[in-house]
Amino acid sequence: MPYLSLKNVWYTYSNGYEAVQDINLDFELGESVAIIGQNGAGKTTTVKLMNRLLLPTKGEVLVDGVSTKKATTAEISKKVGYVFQNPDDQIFQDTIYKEIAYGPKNQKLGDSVVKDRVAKAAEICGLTESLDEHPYNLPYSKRKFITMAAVIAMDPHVIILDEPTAGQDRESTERLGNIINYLSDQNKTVITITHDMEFVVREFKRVIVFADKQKRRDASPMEIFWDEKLLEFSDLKQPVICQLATILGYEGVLTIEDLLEREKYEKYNN
Ligand SMILES: Nc1ncnc2c1ncn2[C@@H]1O[C@H](COP(=O)(O)OP(=O)(O)OP(=O)(O)O)[C@@H](O)[C@H]1O
Repeated sequence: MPYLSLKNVWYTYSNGYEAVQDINLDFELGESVAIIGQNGAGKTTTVKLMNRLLLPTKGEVLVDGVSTKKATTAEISKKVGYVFQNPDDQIFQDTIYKEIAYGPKNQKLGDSVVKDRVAKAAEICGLTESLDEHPYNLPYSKRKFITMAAVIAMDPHVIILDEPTAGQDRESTERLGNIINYLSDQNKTVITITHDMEFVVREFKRVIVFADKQKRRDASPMEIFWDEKLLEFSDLKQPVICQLATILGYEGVLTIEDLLEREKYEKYNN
């Protein structure tokens, strides 16, 4: 049985706007999955349905076999953690330590466990030296890591990252990749919304495409980024390396290594 399932899920906001239609998705423990799609396609609405920030208007979301309609937010947040798109929607404590410790403390864990959780989460997120600082002493891009650490410290099975790559430099994007790998090694399910297609190719084996309120495809990066019709329909761009391969007359290329291999092959055979 999948750990997290969305079954024929629809969601309409209170102003009557229908944001997602008939979403079906299954996630196993240990999977890392990217969700991509244009602004307004329904990605954030969908992930908020996964941790009970929203309840489906129609259909059902099952976490560990239990419908989010039958569980409390506290029960679900132990299992599914959501890192907000905007860290300032999440941060509310006056030191980074307190911000990260809040979740584990709320779970009534002992002091030493809380300390260990904070230390580990801070280390992974590059915050060890900043624990006594006020969160707003760090720039926006770094505040995103504070909110990630706060969710990681709660040790949920599923961690949702909503646009963690937005505004991050190369070093921080690499750190993000390391965080995702670390979480996968811990058998966590990581679901990441991103607009960075290069990041998707580097870090994920499964990609879900949203367009116009619906899931349009759920497949490998190779299948997604060489599906011209899908990309056009969803208003998405191929990663730069695929665009370069197209100019050179190749298909089925995703990485620089693929491209070099293809070039070598062509030279050898001509
Ligand atoms: N609270 C709300 N009330 C009414 N409509 C909303 C609300 N929140 C989002 N919407 C609308 O629902 C649609 C889907 O929004 P959603 O944030 O899920 O899209 P998204 O794919 O995550 O986009 P982005 O990449 O811009 O974050 C958008 O048209 C948005 O304006």
